Amino acid sequence: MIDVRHLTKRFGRTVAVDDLSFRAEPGHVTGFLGPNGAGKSTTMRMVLGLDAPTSGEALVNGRPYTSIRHPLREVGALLDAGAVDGGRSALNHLRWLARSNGIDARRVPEVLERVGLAGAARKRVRAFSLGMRQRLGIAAALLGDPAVLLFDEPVNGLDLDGVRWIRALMRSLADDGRTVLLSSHLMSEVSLIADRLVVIGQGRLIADTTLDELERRFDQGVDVRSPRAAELAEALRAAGGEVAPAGAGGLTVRGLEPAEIGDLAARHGLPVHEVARRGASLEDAYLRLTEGSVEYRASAAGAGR
Ligand SMILES: Nc1ncnc2c1ncn2[C@@H]1O[C@H](COP(=O)(O)OP(=O)(O)OP(=O)(O)O)[C@@H](O)[C@H]1O
Repeated sequence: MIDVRHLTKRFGRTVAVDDLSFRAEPGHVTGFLGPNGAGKSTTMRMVLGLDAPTSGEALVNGRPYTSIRHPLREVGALLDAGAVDGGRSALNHLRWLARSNGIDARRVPEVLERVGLAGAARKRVRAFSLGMRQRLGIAAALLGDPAVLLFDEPVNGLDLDGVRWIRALMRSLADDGRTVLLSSHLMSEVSLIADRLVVIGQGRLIADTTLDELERRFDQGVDVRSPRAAELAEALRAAGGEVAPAGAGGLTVRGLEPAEIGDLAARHGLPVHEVARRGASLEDAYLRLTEGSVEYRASAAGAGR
């Protein structure tokens, strides 16, 4: 469990994280979403004791990271995959990490196997591709078999195979009952893996929700077309739908699912030519949520105007 309580971080006049509270619970992948500069990395760094909060606290399993005796056994993190001494082999890097955290050295070959680096264990990290470095970073995160894992933009720079592999890994870690916090600035990425969402903008909490709930909140309704639209509208209203006319033969329906609408029309013997959910994607919902909290937004006022 990660418990962030009224967390605030100032860098001079910049408020990177602003009175932020949320929880990431075991058994879930919690997506931590926000535009560039929203404060995701700073929050994760505070959870990991790498930055000190200006005020508030970030707890891992009820304690601040800095008071955990063998942190790697409780929390694993992938922050910056580049931060490894390139002169070392993957094997030596992990052995050193294991030793300094009181972890059995037998875990090292196990995690190398799990991340697909067993064959490159003796290679110097300097010779690793970005994808291999990323895998090594994940091996380090898994080394202590921790119950809590943080991944900061883990798919950056990976090829499709690597991206799929990381997604499946995060899912399986959560399915094992672990707490997984995944940061990203892309809803498209997070929506594939996460079940819960924490959205921030300019350091502040914008939404703490589930994917389903977000979809419902930004529900744009269902487009329905029928040559007997007036009768259908009446039947839909009687079934609890909110119905608005939309051009000749068209209706926009809220509060009923497409399948319910189709079934209802069939029961009344009314022909239906179209039933389609309107395209409010999660991406649209995310854009609307974070409107006004982005540091830089491409401006329509281009050069020469
Ligand atoms: N060490 C620092 N010194 C000064 N300002 C900082 C520092 N670290 C972060 N910031 C500022 O704090 C704000 C939040 O940055 P942070 O890196 O946490 O955002 P982010 O959501 O992780 O964004 P990105 O996805 O671009 O990394 C930004 O305005 C950033 O410029």
